[in-house]
Amino acid sequence: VMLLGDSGVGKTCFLVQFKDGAFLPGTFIATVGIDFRNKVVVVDGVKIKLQIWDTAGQERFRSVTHAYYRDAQALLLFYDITSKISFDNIRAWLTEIHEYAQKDVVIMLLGNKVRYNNERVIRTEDGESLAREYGVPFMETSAKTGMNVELAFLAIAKELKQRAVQQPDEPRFQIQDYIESQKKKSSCCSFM
Ligand SMILES: Nc1nc2c(ncn2[C@@H]2O[C@H](COP(=O)(O)OP(=O)(O)OP(=O)(O)O)[C@@H](O)[C@H]2O)c(=O)[nH]1
Repeated sequence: VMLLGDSGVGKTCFLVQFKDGAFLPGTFIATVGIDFRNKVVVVDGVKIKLQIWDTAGQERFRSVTHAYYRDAQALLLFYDITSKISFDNIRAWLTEIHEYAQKDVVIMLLGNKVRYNNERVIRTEDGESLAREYGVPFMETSAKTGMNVELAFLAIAKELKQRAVQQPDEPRFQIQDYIESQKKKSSCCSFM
């Protein structure tokens, strides 16, 4: 799984939150090149090892990260809901993805930094409509609070597992439906 998106959208924090359950506020240290972490998740009783590649968003590292696209089975593409430019750049990221990644790669669009509501400049509907336009699943997340962080990786793991065991006559797994059902579950139980 590769994490992509502009510098500063929160990719490294998202991975640290998933791996260690922590958010370390403070100075922003941009990723140099590329880095990876492994984490095992359990989907329907099956263990799946995710190898997650955290890329540098800065333009000067693009040639390094392009080399890794081809081997990726899934891409988490991030923008920051407080940054219009990071949202506008999503189209350019998708063009790069179509150029360098495998055709059947799983792509998920994520709008990160949700709790920054005062500073929000990209509405949820804008993210949803861009995702619909490109036919990719979408959700908003927070690497700070952990909102939807695990769900993003679980949905990816479930999609990859389903693809591996899919029978031709079976209905296809719908990743966006899964996301919506899991979001409902967590909101219904969060105050219990
Ligand atoms: N409030 C808030 N801040 C966040 C969140 N995620 C990341 N940040 C902050 O955003 C800044 C950038 O986060 P990083 O995770 O380093 O960004 P990145 O996308 O990995 O950046 P590059 O490595 O340059 O590509 C840091 O100062 C984080 O503290 C979030 O969900 N909420």
